Amino acid sequence: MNNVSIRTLSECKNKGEKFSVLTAYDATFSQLVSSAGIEVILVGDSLGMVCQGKDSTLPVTMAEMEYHTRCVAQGNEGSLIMADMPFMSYSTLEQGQANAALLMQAGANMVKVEGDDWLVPLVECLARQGVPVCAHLGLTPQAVNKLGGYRVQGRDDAKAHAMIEHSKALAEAGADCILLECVPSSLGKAITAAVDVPVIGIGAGSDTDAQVLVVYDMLGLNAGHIPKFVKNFMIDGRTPQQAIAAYGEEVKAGKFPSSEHEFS
Ligand SMILES: Nc1nc(=O)c2c([nH]1)NC[C@@H]1CN(c3ccc(C(=O)N[C@@H](CCC(=O)O)C(=O)O)cc3)CN21
Ligand SMILES: CC(C)C(=O)C(=O)O
Ligand SMILES: [Mg+2]
Repeated sequence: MNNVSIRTLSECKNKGEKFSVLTAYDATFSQLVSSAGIEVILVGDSLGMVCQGKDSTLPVTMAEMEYHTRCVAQGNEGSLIMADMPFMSYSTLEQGQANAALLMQAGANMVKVEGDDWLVPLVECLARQGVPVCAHLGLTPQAVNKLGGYRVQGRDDAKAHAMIEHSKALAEAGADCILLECVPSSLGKAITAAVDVPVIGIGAGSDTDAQVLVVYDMLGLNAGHIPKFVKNFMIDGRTPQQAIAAYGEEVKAGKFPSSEHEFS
């Protein structure tokens, strides 16, 4: 696959072609995911839960994110690497700039930050300095203690309206994409229509421009609680390579997610 850039992603949106995203935390999975033609690899802070066995993403440190980003960069065969900025690593503009620099130097092509319109100054600052940014809204796992659990967000009209306005403000500030986690499908659709930048969804319905899943979840390796938005692609005797390719194809064809993976 040719090297995927943020231009590739916005061209996908403009042409109405869906793209796919999967997490990877090491070189082996990075090679597997990128060689299957998955456009974006997310080095997610979910690694705190799936690699470290913690019960939230909060314990993950910058040093750990840098290490896993280096591992993923080593195995990558042309996907765009997005790396999560961990909990409280972007509390101030200065801290956010310094830590984004460390992830970009470790091999990321884009950083992802969780929040709403409070992120606008950081997004502007990073955009000016050539750092692509994804803004993650809806269920933001770093705020799980404030949210009171991993719950669907934006169900009431006021919250839904605010999320649309925050998404527009972030895109105008220079965010290169938006990620929506666990929101009603109608809100996923409205935000995708309201912004010019690509919208990646997880539990946000089938109308977003792209989909993301934790790679272990879609390979059926999650032995714990399985969120509603997860689909196991390790069926029909597929190899992991074939399961990942099938995920990419189902996203492209608009077959995944279907109504059983959506929230209303
Ligand atoms: N393995 C794994 N997969 C993930 O998708 C994931 C992680 N870990 N760790 C970080 C966050 C946490 N995530 C989660 C975890 C649980 C739910 C969940 O159980 N949601 C309920 C919604 C309940 C409701 O409000 O209706 C569900 O039934 O899916 C959602 C997102 C997503 N991320
Ligand atoms: C679940 C996705 C969106 C994420 O942020 C992660 O894997 O950390
Ligand atoms: Mg994350």
